[in-house]
Amino acid sequence: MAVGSNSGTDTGTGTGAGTGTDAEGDPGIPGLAGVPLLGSLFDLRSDSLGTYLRARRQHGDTVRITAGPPGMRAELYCVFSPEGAQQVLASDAARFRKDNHFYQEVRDSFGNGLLTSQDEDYLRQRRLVQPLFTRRRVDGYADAIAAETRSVVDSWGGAPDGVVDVSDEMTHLALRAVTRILFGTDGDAAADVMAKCVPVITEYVLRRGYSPANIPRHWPTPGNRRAAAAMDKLYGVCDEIIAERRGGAAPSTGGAVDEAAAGGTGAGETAGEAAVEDLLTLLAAARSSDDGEFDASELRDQVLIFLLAGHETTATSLCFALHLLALHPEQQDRARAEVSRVLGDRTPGAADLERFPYLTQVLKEAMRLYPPAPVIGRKSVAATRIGEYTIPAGADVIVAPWVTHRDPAYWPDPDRFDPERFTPEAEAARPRYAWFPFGGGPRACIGQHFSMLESVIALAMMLRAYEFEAVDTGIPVSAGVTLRTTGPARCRIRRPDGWRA
Ligand code: HEM
Repeated sequence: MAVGSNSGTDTGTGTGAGTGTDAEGDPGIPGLAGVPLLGSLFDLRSDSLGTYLRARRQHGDTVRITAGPPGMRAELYCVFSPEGAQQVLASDAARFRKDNHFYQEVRDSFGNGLLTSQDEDYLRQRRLVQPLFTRRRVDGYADAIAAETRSVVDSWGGAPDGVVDVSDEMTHLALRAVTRILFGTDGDAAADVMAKCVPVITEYVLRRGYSPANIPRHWPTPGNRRAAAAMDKLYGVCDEIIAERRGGAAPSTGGAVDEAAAGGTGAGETAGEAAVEDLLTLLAAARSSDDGEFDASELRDQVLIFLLAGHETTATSLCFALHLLALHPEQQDRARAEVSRVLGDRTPGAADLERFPYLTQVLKEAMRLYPPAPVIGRKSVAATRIGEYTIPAGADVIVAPWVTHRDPAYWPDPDRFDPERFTPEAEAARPRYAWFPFGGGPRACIGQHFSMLESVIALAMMLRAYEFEAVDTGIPVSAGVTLRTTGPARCRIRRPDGWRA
């Protein structure tokens, strides 16, 4: 995640056009033409994703974009090839750190949790958290996900004119699912506060992340005060739940799992059928002799990061999967036929994930066209050769699923929705990083399996209950902290022929 950057200090007076001239950098790196003095500042502000696509089209796989007035100028090095993305995220990951301005803003608002931390802090956190995300452990959340999906689908019976905005609905569903997983049944009360506060804070992070200069957070401006109030509320509700949890019994997620079969390593394991513990209970109980345990404020940081990373991302992926199917009735019928064949009338569970190859292809294709993390930012700590160019030390660097996922060399007719691109044979024929919505390397998404489980279960249940026809044929998007829709994504829904409750 973490888009954009604004921490450059170039003092040049050029337009940013032509070739780069950074003394430490490679003079050959092509630069995107911008306007005199401000470079591409306005283009990035008004349409950063379009600007990156144009940069790739005009200049190829490595492009330098400048933005901002002299003295406050940011320089952004864009790396678009799959091989380059692999180097930045995986093989040379130690040279590309989360020290960029954007990640600092996320850290200042959402804390030093698994997404934002680095070095020893990060390694300790990952060792403590990783066992909570084993496949079997995550599979235990399937029942809770199905219950949340059912309540959303049931509410559609009263949709005015039979129209639902799947963008709003999926945001609601994903928030409910992640709060249920994090807090168990306590999440119900917290979800409203989250729904109100998280967007205010992400908006604030975004505005500061893109701005060439920011006033200090503690100055009492209206923007600072609004964000501080939202943070207070959000932190407050998390702290309350954490304090209650540490002082007493924990509610379950409402799901059930055979813990012995699940082979979990966390606290509170019992043999046989047992309620599934929520993530907060497991985080609070996570400990090892070397790493100790999380204290209350560290627990809050983890919880906030999971809320941020696990909410809008899955919502976006589900929203676009539904929207694209609503635009493509043939693929929708095929997906629904798979659901009927696999499920009949029963509720989907974790074991069904492998039984939905076509639904999985649909989700992957939706994430190709609309990657929830469209751009991933880093700061380089050493000059690094990528392809034919050298990225200088101290540079703001981005890799961009949004652009690489549309590279015609790997994706013929890239704007066409075609789940066939993700058959096992087609996937095997492409470089690993031609598609990387979950990032990669040591900082790859820890929630990938959880997200796929949630998406497949939810999509299966929604497709079985309703047919979707797109009312809005195009949905405008912009790069927020994650990809977000900037208009409605309405679908007309109706019960499929032969539907049974
Ligand atoms: C479609 C859904 C999702 C997408 C596309 C997605 C994407 C990503 C990406 C691209 C990264 C890497 C960021 C970077 O390298 O700077 C990441 C990291 C992370 N994601 Fe996700 N994510 C999704 C769902 C989730 C969910 C559901 C959770 C939690 C339940 C989650 C938790 C995290 C965490 C904690 C990290 C940091 C991991 C680390 O650095 O060790 N994500 N995600």
